[in-house]
Amino acid sequence: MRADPLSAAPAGATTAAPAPAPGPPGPSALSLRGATLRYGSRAVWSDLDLDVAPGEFLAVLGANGSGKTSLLRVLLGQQALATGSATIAGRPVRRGGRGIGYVPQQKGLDPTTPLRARDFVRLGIDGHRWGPWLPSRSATLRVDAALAAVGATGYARTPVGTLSGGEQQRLRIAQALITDPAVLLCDEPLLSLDLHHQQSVSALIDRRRRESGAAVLFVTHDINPVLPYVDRVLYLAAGRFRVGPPEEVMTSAVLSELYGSPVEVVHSGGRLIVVGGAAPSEHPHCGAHDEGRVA
Ligand SMILES: Nc1ncnc2c1ncn2[C@@H]1O[C@H](COP(=O)(O)OP(=O)(O)OP(=O)(O)O)[C@@H](O)[C@H]1O
Repeated sequence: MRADPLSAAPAGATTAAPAPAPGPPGPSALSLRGATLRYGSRAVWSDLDLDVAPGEFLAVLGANGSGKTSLLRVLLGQQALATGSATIAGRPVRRGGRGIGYVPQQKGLDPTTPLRARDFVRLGIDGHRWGPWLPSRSATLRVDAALAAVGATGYARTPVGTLSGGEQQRLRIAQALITDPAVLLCDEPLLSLDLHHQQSVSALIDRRRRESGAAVLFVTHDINPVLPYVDRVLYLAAGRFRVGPPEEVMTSAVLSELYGSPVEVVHSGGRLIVVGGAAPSEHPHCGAHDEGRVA
């Protein structure tokens, strides 16, 4: 983000990860160095330095249009940086790189999609290969386990396009997790899920990152369902950013400074509610403040 006092503070927060979930200290699972993203002449964010450790859970928060999805696209090798570098496990990102699980922002699947739920999940194993799948007992078992983990066994043979948004979303999560990725990129993965499945999917992602050491980048407008699991927050606003533990970043003072306008972070019943804060310039399509947003 812009080189300003906010983007530099708290000291060391953008370069040194705090104690992550269990896992040996070592090289970062992913890194950004001096990263600037532009669309045309507009810098969405600039000079971002970020290291995410294996097993760390990083929540990515910010108003609409602040560049959260674009950050994931950079890490997927789908969007070039204007300056700086992005690496996964020490190697420059590239499109189609292995070792990354991705839960995209939800779009309904076409009702005529000719895939059963279990076929859709299996695409996570060999969807990148051309030609028919070879019969594989181990792949079948992995698909069964992935379906069970997200509570989707009951509709394993149902055509995906006929499933509800929440049922499809659970399949996307199963597909992303099936290869035990080293980095898991999730773009608002809890959208459309009921409370029970928000909790079970969040707990599943937390368990997997602890067991396998996967680094998790979790884009969300609502930090509350994952608050118990989050190690650090990357908060994007008005082209600037702040990185640190939730208790350091999610405060009225920090977010007011970041947005450049009054923001109140209310603690209510163990939840965080952010009131105000989205500058009109961040909402090119609606120009409204984001009152009552949970973050
Ligand atoms: N390919 C593109 N070309 C030009 N502008 C783009 C492109 N993709 C995204 N943008 C713009 O960049 C900004 C950041 O978009 P992005 O989707 O990353 O935001 P976001 O934080 O994920 O938003 P939301 O919370 O609404 O999902 C937006 O203003 C968007 O219109």
